[in-house]
Amino acid sequence: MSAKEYIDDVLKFIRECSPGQNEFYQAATEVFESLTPLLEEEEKYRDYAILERIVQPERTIIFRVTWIDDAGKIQTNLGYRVQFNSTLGPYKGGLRFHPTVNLGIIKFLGFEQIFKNALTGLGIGGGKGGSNFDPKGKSDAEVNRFCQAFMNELYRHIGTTRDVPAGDIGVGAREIGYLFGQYKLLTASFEGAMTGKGVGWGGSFGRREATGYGSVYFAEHILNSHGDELKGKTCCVSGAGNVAIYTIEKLKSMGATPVTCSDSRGTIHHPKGIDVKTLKAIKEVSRESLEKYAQLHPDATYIPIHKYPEGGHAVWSIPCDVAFPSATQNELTLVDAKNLVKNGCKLVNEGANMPTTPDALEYLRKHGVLFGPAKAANAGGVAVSQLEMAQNASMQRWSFAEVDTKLFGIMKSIFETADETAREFGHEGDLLMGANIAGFRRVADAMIDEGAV
Ligand SMILES: NC(=O)C1=CN([C@@H]2O[C@H](COP(=O)(O)OP(=O)(O)OC[C@H]3O[C@@H](n4cnc5c(N)ncnc54)[C@H](OP(=O)(O)O)[C@@H]3O)[C@@H](O)[C@H]2O)C=CC1
Ligand SMILES: O=C(O)CCC(=O)C(=O)O
Repeated sequence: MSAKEYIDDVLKFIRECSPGQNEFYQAATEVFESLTPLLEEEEKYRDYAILERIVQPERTIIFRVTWIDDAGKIQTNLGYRVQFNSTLGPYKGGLRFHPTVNLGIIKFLGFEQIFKNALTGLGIGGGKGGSNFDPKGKSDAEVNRFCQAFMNELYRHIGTTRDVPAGDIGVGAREIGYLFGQYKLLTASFEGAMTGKGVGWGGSFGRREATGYGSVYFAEHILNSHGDELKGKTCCVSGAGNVAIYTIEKLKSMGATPVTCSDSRGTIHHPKGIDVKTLKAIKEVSRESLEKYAQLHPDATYIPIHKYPEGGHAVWSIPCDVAFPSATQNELTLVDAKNLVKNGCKLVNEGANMPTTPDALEYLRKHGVLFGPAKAANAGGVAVSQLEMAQNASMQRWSFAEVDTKLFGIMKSIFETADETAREFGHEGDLLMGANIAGFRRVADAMIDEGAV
């Protein structure tokens, strides 16, 4: 059986046994197809049934979360934790609270996390969790009660050497605080079983900034390898949450001009550069719509979602040198890729998980646009989460500068690993293939060492 036949067989099996899990299938297809050159060279991964095993989570926990809203009404949501792969260390990955969360979404995120975590070179396995709970529009008290109810089940499945959740969409500093508080109460112990904690109570300096800063460092490494740099570049960033805000902040400090941000209702275009202070005040503090930004900055334009180009996103119709999709999956479509190419975009660097659709990716590739794949470009967040675990375990506290220097080094090493691996397999410059093969190879070789489990 050829490598391609082996891959097709396993993909067919995934389609059959995970119906309706489109995002999971998309993620698995992208990873497996790029493994073709490795599987052609190495029979052992077939002999040890690595693909068949790696697509199945080691454990999937689905639970009911019942809580009471401010009106005294009982509400029910679904909670998930997919403990995908613990070959390299305790399961590690965020929790997403968003109404679109379902098993397929959590499985796609958990699957990506396995290879992302492997690429960091650190000892962390892959997992992901979340709920279809929507924190938007809820009072702090409601979010608190929901988080407590969620943790009432989750606490028995996590722990410092077992599974260490963190944040993702809809789970920021507030939610981590409420979740950790309940974990502490239920276990009667103060331990680093979650990351992204506040810096005053066990969190690491730099974790809040890590995904955005890391994404910018990764983009800089790509450009440097082509004799270029971010300084002086016009950048478009989508999203207005944790990843987007700290991408914008770091871009500005490196001399680039980030001219956009977006939320689920609209896009801001500010040609002189997004004002980070205003953005943080609107999104991190008062949790309002970006429309407010344009009220405070009359030289910025607000484009509401109903005015977006057909089948596309307003952010990607604005001319830029570098694009940083940093909101959610499949947010950059073929229409957007065409707009980016038309406007001379040189690099798309993925801050979000799987933000580029397969046809958009194909189009960018055909037109010579450089590409920073998510599992490499946004690995800075989970990497600093592991640094938080290390500090907790050793009861140490590192300075912001120390963590940031480590983050910069980790992003450089991820870039070099992906770049060298792509070259090793004759696909120079294909960082997607390089990242997928390098991440997979580390996990797969360890799976062989650990036997048939
Ligand atoms: N946080 C982290 O450390 C890491 C996050 N990621 C990935 O980065 C991405 C962003 O996460 P994060 O910044 O943490 O999440 P946040 O919840 O902090 O922010 C998400 C932002 O994206 C916007 N958004 C979400 N869904 C959509 C949509 N369908 N259309 C348009 N805008 C949307 C939200 O808008 P609104 O404000 O209206 O809700 C919000 O501004 C996700 O893909 C996540 O998986 C990857 C690695 C680590
Ligand atoms: O910091 C973490 O553990 C999780 C980060 C995350 O969810 C991600 O990398 O997508």
